[in-house]
Amino acid sequence: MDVKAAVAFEAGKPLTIETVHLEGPKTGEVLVEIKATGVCHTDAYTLSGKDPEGLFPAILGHEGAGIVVEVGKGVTSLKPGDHVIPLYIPECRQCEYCLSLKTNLCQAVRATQGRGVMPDGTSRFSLDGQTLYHYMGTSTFANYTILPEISLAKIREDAPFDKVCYIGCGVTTGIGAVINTAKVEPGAKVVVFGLGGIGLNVIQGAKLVGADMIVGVDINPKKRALAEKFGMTHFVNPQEVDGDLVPYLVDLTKGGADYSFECIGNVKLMRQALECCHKGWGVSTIIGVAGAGEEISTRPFQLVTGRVWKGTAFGGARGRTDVPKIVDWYMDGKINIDDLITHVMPLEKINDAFDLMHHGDSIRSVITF
Ligand SMILES: NC(=O)C1=CN([C@@H]2O[C@H](COP(=O)(O)OP(=O)(O)OC[C@H]3O[C@@H](n4cnc5c(N)ncnc54)[C@H](O)[C@@H]3O)[C@@H](O)[C@H]2O)C=CC1
Ligand SMILES: N[C@@H](CCC(=O)N[C@@H](CSC=O)C(=O)NCC(=O)O)C(=O)O
Ligand SMILES: [Zn+2]
Ligand SMILES: [Zn+2]
Repeated sequence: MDVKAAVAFEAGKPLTIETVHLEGPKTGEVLVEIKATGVCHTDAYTLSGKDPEGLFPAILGHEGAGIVVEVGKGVTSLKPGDHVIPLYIPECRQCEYCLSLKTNLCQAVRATQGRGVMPDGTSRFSLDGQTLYHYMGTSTFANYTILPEISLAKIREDAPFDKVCYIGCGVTTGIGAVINTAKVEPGAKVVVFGLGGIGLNVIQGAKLVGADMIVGVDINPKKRALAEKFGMTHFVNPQEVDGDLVPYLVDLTKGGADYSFECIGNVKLMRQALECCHKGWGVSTIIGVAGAGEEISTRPFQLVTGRVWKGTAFGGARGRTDVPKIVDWYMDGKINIDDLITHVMPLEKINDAFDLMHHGDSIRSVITF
């Protein structure tokens, strides 16, 4: 079938709207009509050329929501008409990783997903006979896409696509990092580096679990008001701090953060996030994705003296199990998504979403089809 897609032909170039060919679902696959998709910084990261797994030409996008149109042979858990959220980390419930119950990093399709193809090693997308790669197993910058059955979370039908698509990455990553990965407890002092689409959800999660002090660190003062609305108690602009940021944060938190989160993807800030943690117990969680070849460093003494460095992908969430619950939280008014969606636009305007992000003028832009 013909579908409308924003194609990334080359790193560093704007996306182009094209009519591309999409083959039907094969065994174990599902055809989904995408109704809405968020634009996450990770899409910009891959488009920039900094992603070692970045492939071109590709159809990016990984924060979608839509409706099942057709299922391939052997698909049993979904049927046409089901409402779904695509998962860039699937949940097969059978692999060693799923069965370990120690991680959400299901590996059932990870190898082929990283090579931009479906589990059988081929792509469903093409343009004039040229293969277009899938991205993160989701490719939600198209009005129809194909996914493995295990990469879809079935959600309730009354949930609005243009809001819950954000649960496909940013909401779940931020709130999940707090609850599943760091396991922040009531009364904690939390420092959040980066008040964008992920960091504000970390703040939302920290408030939800009852943190006492939530410090937000960002160089963009425009992020302050919304962060305060979501529960930030103190704002720090590193450009206005006299001297080093780390001792400043340690003083502010009276000894260091119980928990810190890096939500930017900057290895220097990852170090600061670790080092502003409390001696003996502070836990720093890396969420931001750093470019190819970049490395983190600190004095080992930081770890010897009890600080812990962690990382999280998709907030540690097991998608098929946890995503429907987070949709319920939204529908029950327990979490706020609406205020974080600052821009809504059609696919034709998708490059504006990247511009808004790069200029620090949006939290989340959502594309509706
Ligand atoms: N681990 C995971 O599963 C996930 C990771 N990510 C990653 O999380 C990061 C954040 O993503 P978004 O929130 O969507 O990005 P965003 O662009 O919305 O937010 C980034 C924020 O960092 C701030 N910032 C930039 N440089 C700074 C500096 N030097 N000091 C202080 N603040 C600074 C910006 O002003 C902005 O508010 C990205 O690296 C993204 O790839 C995103 C989703 C899932
Ligand atoms: N491809 C990159 C790594 C990108 C990355 O870390 N992705 C996160 C999700 S970011 C979402 O917005 C993730 O889930 N990682 C786990 C995984 O298995 O990819 C690289 O190679 O550095
Ligand atoms: Zn994302
Ligand atoms: Zn698995």
